Amino acid sequence: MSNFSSQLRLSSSLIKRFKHQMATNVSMMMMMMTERRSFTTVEWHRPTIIHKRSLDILHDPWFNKGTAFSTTERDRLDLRGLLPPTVMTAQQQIDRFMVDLKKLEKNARDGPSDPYALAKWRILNRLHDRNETMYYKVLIDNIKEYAPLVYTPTVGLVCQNYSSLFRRPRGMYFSAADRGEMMSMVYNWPSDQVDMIVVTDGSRILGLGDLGVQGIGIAIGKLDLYVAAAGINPQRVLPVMIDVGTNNEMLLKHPLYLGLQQHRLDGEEYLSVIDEFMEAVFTRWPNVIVQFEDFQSKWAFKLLQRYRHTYRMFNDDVQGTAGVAIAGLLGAVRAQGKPMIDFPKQKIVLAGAGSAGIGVANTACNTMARMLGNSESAIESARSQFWVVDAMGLITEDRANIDPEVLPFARKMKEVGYQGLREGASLVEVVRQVNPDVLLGLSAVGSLFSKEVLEAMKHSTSTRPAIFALSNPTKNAECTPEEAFSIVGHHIIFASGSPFKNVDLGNGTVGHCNQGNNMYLFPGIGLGTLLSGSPVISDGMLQAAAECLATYMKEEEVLNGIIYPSISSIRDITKEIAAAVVREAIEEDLAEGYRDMDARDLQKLNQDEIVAFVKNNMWNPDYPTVVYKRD
Ligand SMILES: NC(=O)C1=CN([C@@H]2O[C@H](COP(=O)(O)OP(=O)(O)OC[C@H]3O[C@@H](n4cnc5c(N)ncnc54)[C@H](O)[C@@H]3O)[C@@H](O)[C@H]2O)C=CC1
Ligand SMILES: CC(=O)C(=O)O
Ligand SMILES: [Mg+2]
Repeated sequence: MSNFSSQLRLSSSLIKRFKHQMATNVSMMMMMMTERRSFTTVEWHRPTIIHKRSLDILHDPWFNKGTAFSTTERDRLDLRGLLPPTVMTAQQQIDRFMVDLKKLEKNARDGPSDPYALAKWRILNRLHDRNETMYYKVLIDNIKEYAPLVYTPTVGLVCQNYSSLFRRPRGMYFSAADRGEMMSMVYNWPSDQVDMIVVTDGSRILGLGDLGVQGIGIAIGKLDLYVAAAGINPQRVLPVMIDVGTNNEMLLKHPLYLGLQQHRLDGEEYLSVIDEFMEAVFTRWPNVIVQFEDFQSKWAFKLLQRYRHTYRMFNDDVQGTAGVAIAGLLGAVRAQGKPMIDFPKQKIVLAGAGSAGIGVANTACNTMARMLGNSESAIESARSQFWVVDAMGLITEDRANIDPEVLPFARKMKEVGYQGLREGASLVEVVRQVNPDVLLGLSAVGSLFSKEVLEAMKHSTSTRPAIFALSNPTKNAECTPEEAFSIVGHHIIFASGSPFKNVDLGNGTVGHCNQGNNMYLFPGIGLGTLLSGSPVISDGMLQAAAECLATYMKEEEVLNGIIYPSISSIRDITKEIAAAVVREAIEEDLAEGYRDMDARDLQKLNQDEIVAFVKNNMWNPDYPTVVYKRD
């Protein structure tokens, strides 16, 4: 025993001596290294050992480097695709932060407008980063106040400033540099179930043009509405940015831009990136629904045709906007005290022949044609109710290089001559000659409905002319409600894409400003498709959604000029629209069921039971009970 304890003492003194020796050696080595360092520029850093990968690292403020993670680190740590593609230096990160901070400080002195909205957005965004349940509870309970922050108009400002606002990643980035990698990188997303993806390539964000990678803000904003309005579980939504470059010269030159600093891919190269993305997401999540958002018209129609018969997808700007516009146009007919079946008599001047404008023209024309019996002559007659004006004026058959989607709406030269018009006639000329019932703007040009144009609308043949200034965000609206009510008259029906306040017309009367925005449809289209289990989104399902919105408003509201519901009731209207979509999918024999509710169970549900089924499957922002369980 004593022998053992003396051995122990000996060994402990040996260990002490060894430790001392080691400490001396290490300090000598350190001194040598420090000296050596003063002669060389080599820095030695011990690596930080971490036991996490992927989003867990980005969400851990101790280890997160954000955009400064190098390409090799991104590969080693499963971060590829979880950050915008450009690797920034630490100094660039600080520069971005300072630009943003200084701008806020400067602008705050100039009055409460954009910077005030951005400051509020930031506060909400930080809450979104910290606690999703609370964030969505705040959003749902105050949707009227906060939708304009998370959605249009502030989301436009957020996208414009995204490279300086970016702090924590949200969603995924698939870039042209990821070609060949998408099928594996899609597994970097931590959730095994994704119900809704909103994807953009940033090429036409609202009416703000090409914002490149910064367009991810619109996908995030749309998905906020999916959660708030449709009750899609926030853990099952995925905003996606496909960065194929940008043609925005300002961003291409900007040192702090977070996206690929190259011109946009085009043609087959572009298509191959989008194809690869679609294959990757549908391989990992076969039941996901993909909403295409804010793709420039050039690709919006082509991609819709390419994918709509094989994937669960739709284009919100083409199809969602069309449904909302139809509901509004039918409301404008009802507001005149006429039955909806009178719709084919409406003369419509449409300013804007892009994805939104032509989407509306097609659907409105099909609705008219159906009401007229769907024959060849019905289609011809329906088309003749539209005058489409773009940046080059009235579109006629004489137009050179006309897009195939626009061609059906080109006015015949014979008619044009008879109406005192010509190829390229200006908007004001067209309104003066046509005296339309409806003037609809999807041009992205703020103040396009000038005093002259609105003066001309005074001669509309309608008892309640409709003026729809649907471009977003607020600054791009074709006119304000004040301008429309004061110039055209108090009897008009007015709608805008972004929210405006109602107008006080004096003597206790109010000029109602409706918000004509696809937000009233897309959440219900997505939810209805999800719950029906339909493998595609058919024209009939979209039509059912639009009809549901059109009939949601009561007669007395419509006669008072209120043609869209208040955003406060968006959860209720979304539930009804989703139920209409489910019903239509069942009728078209497309419904394959959802979870325990298989196709045959769905077939047995009556109207009320479908609504209850939808309601029961909407996520609510209530804290769940959390229980810890060891691996
Ligand atoms: N309220 C809503 O729910 C929605 C609104 N929008 C808005 O619609 C606008 C257009 O969107 P897209 O069609 O996708 O854009 P786009 O860029 O594809 O089309 C714009 C069209 O406006 C035309 N245009 C330009 N200047 C004009 C002028 N001076 N007079 C007449 N036409 C003119 C262009 O030639 C083009 O045909 C955007 O501001 C967008 O925010 C889009 C979707 C939904
Ligand atoms: C509302 C919308 O989708 C847009 O302005 O593009
Ligand atoms: Mg859009």
